[in-house]
Amino acid sequence: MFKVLVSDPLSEFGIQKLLDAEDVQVDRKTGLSEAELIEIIGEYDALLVRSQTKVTPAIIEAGKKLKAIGRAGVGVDNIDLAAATNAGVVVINAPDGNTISTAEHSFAMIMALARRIPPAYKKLVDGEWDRKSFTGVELNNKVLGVVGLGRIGAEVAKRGKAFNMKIVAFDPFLTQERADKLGVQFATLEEVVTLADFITVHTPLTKDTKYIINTKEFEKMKDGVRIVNCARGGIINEQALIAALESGKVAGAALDVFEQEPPLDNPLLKMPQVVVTPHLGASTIEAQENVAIDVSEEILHILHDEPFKNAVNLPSVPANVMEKVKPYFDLNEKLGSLIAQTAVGGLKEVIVTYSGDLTDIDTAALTRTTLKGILAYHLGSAAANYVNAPILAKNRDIHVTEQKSTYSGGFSNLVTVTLKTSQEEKTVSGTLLNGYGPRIVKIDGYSVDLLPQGHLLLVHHNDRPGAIGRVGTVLGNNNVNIATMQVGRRGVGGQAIMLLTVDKEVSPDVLDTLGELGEITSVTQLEL
Ligand SMILES: NC(=O)c1ccc[n+]([C@@H]2O[C@H](COP(=O)([O-])OP(=O)(O)OC[C@H]3O[C@@H](n4cnc5c(N)ncnc54)[C@H](O)[C@@H]3O)[C@@H](O)[C@H]2O)c1
Ligand SMILES: O=C(O)CC[C@@H](O)C(=O)O
Repeated sequence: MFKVLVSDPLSEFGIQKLLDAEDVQVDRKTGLSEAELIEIIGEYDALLVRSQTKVTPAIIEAGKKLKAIGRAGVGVDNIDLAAATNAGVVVINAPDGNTISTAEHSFAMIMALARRIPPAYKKLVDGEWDRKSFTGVELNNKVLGVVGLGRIGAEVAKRGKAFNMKIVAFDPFLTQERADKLGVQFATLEEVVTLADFITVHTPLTKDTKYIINTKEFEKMKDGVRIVNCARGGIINEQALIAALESGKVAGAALDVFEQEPPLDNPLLKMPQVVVTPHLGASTIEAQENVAIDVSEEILHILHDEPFKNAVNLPSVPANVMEKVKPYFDLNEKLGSLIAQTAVGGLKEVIVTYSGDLTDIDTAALTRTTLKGILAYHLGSAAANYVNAPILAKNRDIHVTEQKSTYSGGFSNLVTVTLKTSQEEKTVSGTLLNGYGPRIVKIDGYSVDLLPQGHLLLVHHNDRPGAIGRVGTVLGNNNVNIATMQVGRRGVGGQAIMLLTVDKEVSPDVLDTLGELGEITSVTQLEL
């Protein structure tokens, strides 16, 4: 039974799939302190949050069983991604579900700002009929500057166009083609800030976007410009904004997000030309259902070891690439595990070579899986996984190289893994046989045809009469049944290997006995 903790209020309808899953127990405990979370997180396989729970390194460290953290929303700034990645915990978000709601909220803010609705409302409900103080401005023919033309920015731009606004947008990843498609002017940040009557920001908060709107940018703006932030506090420098509002350079600002949330003692809350909402962009019934559905489905996929998308701390693999590489995951992991089990010494370098059908495909996901196979053998599968394998390797100075080769040994595809350790260099190769699954085809230069599963014995010996029989006799005498056996040799009388598939694990005593037999040079038990 998997246990999932939901630590922020999420839509009940949205998490229904999790509640209905027979192998999942869902506990909803909201408003917990960090200490309370640390105390209980150890029993959970997954944690589901919105934005209130701050998922700190200490919580992640205490989450010994934690496989996934799901964020019902876009921004993952409340989750310590580095700590999650180091701990091998997948972080997923729900990037699409609240786009429309947040775009609509941003537009509501633009309109509230243009027509000064909040202060006019306040005065009227306080008993004053004041029609002079709240003259607004039209949106018609005005320039809307959009900083960050991603999902939400693009939807805001569309709404601006419906109001006959001219849209100028800055986004370093924007292409002229996409700008043309959206009917927006492809601009620099400088152009956006100098041309716009309204500026709305829709970027994530990163080291590049922190304070991207600052005193220097305010100075370049038109007098009477209006500013909107429904993305993240800190994209606009609040101190600079306050100064620009006080000087009259900025006529008004609409803020859904703040550098400090909740924004206690923030002078912006007291300024009549500022419209504020308490981080409500995604707070609609629809958005909350969407994000909770998306994140619940993903958590179920992760718990059930099924493919999932929207991982924030994993490189994304495009669907067409995933379709091609997916059948090889098992082969690559088994090759990694096999080579780790045969090699002696400290790990120094891993080289994964792809050929045949794999030459023209992006195989990075497969190399990561190979690394997982190697490291999980050494560190345990709880410590090393697909998420943290590259960082674990980097932290241990294990150099990883991926290469393509035209040599495929007659196979339609071939994966060769070379592992260099402080003591030796080992190489194994495998292929995916169409319709038959993965096969190991070469170990230490010996050609083999091995189904990589179950208990195996790899015996190195000298090619002398009786060596094979003696091994069979020892195993038989110890009630170990041999299911398959292959032999390979370098030349008559030279070095040779036996590869035996056995029906059960062989005890250390029996392994020692085998190792002491004449002509046997090494015996390695493998489990795949
Ligand atoms: N207020 C809310 O409740 C709420 C709800 C949802 C999302 N958000 C926030 O809105 C923001 C946008 O979300 P989204 O779903 O549109 O994300 P997105 O990833 O689709 O779009 C972000 C865009 O910002 C661009 N960008 C990145 N760095 C930039 C830079 N230096 N300058 C200009 N553009 C840059 C990216 O290229 C991308 O196109 C995020 O910060 C998200 O956390 C807030
Ligand atoms: O959970 C929320 O309401 C905030 C969501 C929003 O900030 C996001 O980044 O998705």
